[in-house]
Amino acid sequence: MDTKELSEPSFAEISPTVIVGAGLIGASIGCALMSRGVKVHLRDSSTANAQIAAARGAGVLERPVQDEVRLVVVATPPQDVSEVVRISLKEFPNAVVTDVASIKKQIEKELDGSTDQERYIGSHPMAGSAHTGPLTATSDLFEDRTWVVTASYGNPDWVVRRAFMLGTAAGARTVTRSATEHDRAVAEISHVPQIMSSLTAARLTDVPSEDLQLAGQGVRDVTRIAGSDPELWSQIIAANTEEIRNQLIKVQKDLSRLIENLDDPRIVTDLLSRGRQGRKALPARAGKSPDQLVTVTAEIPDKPGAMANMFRVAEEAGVNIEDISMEHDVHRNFGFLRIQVAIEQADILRSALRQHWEEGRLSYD
Ligand SMILES: NC(=O)c1ccc[n+]([C@@H]2O[C@H](COP(=O)([O-])OP(=O)(O)OC[C@H]3O[C@@H](n4cnc5c(N)ncnc54)[C@H](O)[C@@H]3O)[C@@H](O)[C@H]2O)c1
Ligand SMILES: O=C(O)C(=O)C[C@]1(C(=O)O)C=C[C@@H](O)C=C1
Repeated sequence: MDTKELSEPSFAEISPTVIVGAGLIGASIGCALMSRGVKVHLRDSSTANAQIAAARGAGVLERPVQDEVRLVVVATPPQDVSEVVRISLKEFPNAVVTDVASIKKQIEKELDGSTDQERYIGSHPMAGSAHTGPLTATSDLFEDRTWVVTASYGNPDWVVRRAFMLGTAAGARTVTRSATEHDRAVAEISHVPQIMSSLTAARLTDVPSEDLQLAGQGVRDVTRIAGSDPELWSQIIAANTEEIRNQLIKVQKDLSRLIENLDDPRIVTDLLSRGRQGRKALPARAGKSPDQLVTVTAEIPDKPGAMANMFRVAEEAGVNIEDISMEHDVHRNFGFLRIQVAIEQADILRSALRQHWEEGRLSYD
């Protein structure tokens, strides 16, 4: 994809941008910025990932002119972030340097005292998936999602403005939090849910395969994010242990009460009711609530390029994929790709797939 004309003059202030780490998040940010006319230069310690990201329209591989770079986005795993930020502050003297890591306090601490630290500002887009790498990167990953900016070190206004502009150019709703507020909140709404999903899925490793055959959608919904990268998540958890432990102790209390009172329907109902209340308390994703989405399920043969073909059919039909998940058929070399799209786009996707998807069966919600 070529860089388009800058659709909003203000985005010129973050063009060119350098993205270091062209995996799922870095490449998705690249695609979003490029689609809004921001010139993006990609870097990755994996040449293959950088090339795939560039081929998906996330940016170019040429080196930028150092002094011209206005923004650097560090999208590496958390463990590498502070070192890459430090190198970037030095290499690009006129740039704001931000990162997108899922934790903020530890990175602030690691960077404390660094030269030019006032040009560093933390970010965290609250969108992602259980997949890693640039293959499933999309320009609309952050559309209508929340983007947290954690201003620190007395960041001057121009630094804060560029960080906000990045979130806006990615299509997100940008908010500010201190690193402490951020890390507490993500322990509650992201890190503990990930651990609970992994705990549930981990139990399944002991379940006999004839019992697994009976699994319906419930267990699949609860364990979707258990498919996430253990290495990435162990780094996230290691950097937020205090907040996560506080939350897990509360879970432990609920669990102990439940185990001790499993024969008392009042206690069981109380927990289930609180669960329902908590679920209802979640704000719907801005713009789209789950009941405005439709799921199309397609059989995908286990062969190179099959998934890419499916995405191409959707892209050529102009359909925005809101979410995807993959299940494998344990008996055949097939997977089931569940694609969520907005209700108003469902018919367009159905008819495009009917015409162009010959590799497997389709079913609809
Ligand atoms: N996955 C999510 O749902 C999600 C959501 C929001 C934020 N994040 C954060 O985004 C960051 C990236 O996560 P991801 O899911 O895109 O992971 P990813 O594995 O898809 O991408 C990371 C990329 O960084 C590259 N890399 C690693 N070390 C590097 C280095 N030192 N220099 C240059 N490149 C390097 C890897 O080769 C890879 O391409 C993490 O800090 C994570 O906490 C993830
Ligand atoms: O949607 C998903 O798959 C995610 O897990 C995304 C999610 C989250 O919402 O918890 C995961 C980690 C990130 O730091 C931000 C977003």
